[in-house]
Amino acid sequence: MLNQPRKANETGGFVKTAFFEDIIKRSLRYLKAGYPVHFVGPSGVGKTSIAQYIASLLNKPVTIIRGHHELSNHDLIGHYSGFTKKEVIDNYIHSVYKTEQEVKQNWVQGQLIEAVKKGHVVIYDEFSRSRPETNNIFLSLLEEKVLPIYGKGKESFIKCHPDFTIIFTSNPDEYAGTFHTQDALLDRLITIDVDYCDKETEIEIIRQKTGVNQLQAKEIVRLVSILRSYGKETCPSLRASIMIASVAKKMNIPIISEDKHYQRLCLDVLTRPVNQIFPELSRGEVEEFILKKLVRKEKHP
Ligand SMILES: Nc1ncnc2c1ncn2[C@@H]1O[C@H](COP(=O)(O)OP(=O)(O)OP(=O)(O)O)[C@@H](O)[C@H]1O
Repeated sequence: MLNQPRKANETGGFVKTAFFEDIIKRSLRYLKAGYPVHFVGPSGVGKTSIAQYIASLLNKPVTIIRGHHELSNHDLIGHYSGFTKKEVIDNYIHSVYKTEQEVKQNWVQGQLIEAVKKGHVVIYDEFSRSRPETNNIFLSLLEEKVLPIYGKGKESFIKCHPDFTIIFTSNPDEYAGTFHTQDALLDRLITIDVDYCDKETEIEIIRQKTGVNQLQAKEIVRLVSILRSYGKETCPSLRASIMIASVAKKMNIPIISEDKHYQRLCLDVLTRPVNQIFPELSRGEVEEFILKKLVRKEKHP
C-alpha cells in the first residue's frame, strides 16, 4: 500500500531515448514551476518508470503512494489505532497501593504528512483506483498548499513545504477498476498523455533490461508489435515483450521463430492479451493466429 520514502538514486535502470526525453523535459519544466504533473496512458507504457526517473532527478526523498479502492484519508493523513496504557504504582507505604492509570489512543501518522512537511517528491501511482472522496484531500493541498488534518485536536492543517512536488499516474477512465476523477482535481494537474513508445525504444528497453542481443530483441518486438496493431496499439504491452525476452534469456530458449520452446513461450505470454483484442475467438484460434504471425507464414497487412 504505502512504501517507505526512498532515496531517489534507487530508481536506476531507466532507459532514456528521445521518446522519453521529450516527456521528461516537459514534465521537469512544469514541476519546477510548481505544478503537479499527471501521466495518463494504457497499462505498461512506462508511466511509473518515467515518474520514478523524474523523481530521481529532483534529488529529494521520494514517497510512493499506490492508489486502490480501500485507500482512505486514514492512510494518507493518519488515524488512531489501539491504546497505550501507562500505570504508575505508588507503593511508598508497603501495605498501601496507589495506582494511577493513563490510557492514550495511539496516533499512526499517514505518509503524506511527512512528505508535505519535509518537501518530498510524491508519486501517486494509479491514483484513479482510489475513491474520489479520498482524492479530495489533494484539492486543498494543490490549491491552498495546506493539508487538512481531521480528528487530531487543535492542529487543523499542515502547511505545505515549498519543495513539495507531486506526480500522478493513471490509466484512462475506461480501464476496469478505476473511478472517474473529479474535474476539480484534473483541473489542478498538467496532464501528459503517455502512448506506446516507438519500436527502437522498445528494442532498447528489452535489450538493456534482459540482456538479449539486438537481433533477438528485434524479433520479439516484431511479433509483439504486429499483434498490437490489431488492437488499439496498447496490448500486448511492453511487459509482455520484457517477459518473453527475460524467460528466453534466463532459460536458454533460442529466440528463433521455428523453435518449439520459443513458440510455446510466446503463446503462453501472448494468448491472453491477444484474446482481449479478439474476444469472439476461442483460445485455440488465438494461438493459431499468433503462430501464423510468429513463423511469418502470413504477411502483416
Ligand atoms: N524507459 C524505461 N526504461 C526501462 N524500463 C522501462 C521503461 N519504461 C518502461 N519500462 C519497463 O516496462 C514495464 C512497464 O512499465 P511501467 O510499470 O512503468 O508502466 P505503467 O505505464 O506505469 O504501467 P501500469 O499502468 O500497468 O502501472 C516495467 O517492467 C518497466 O520497468
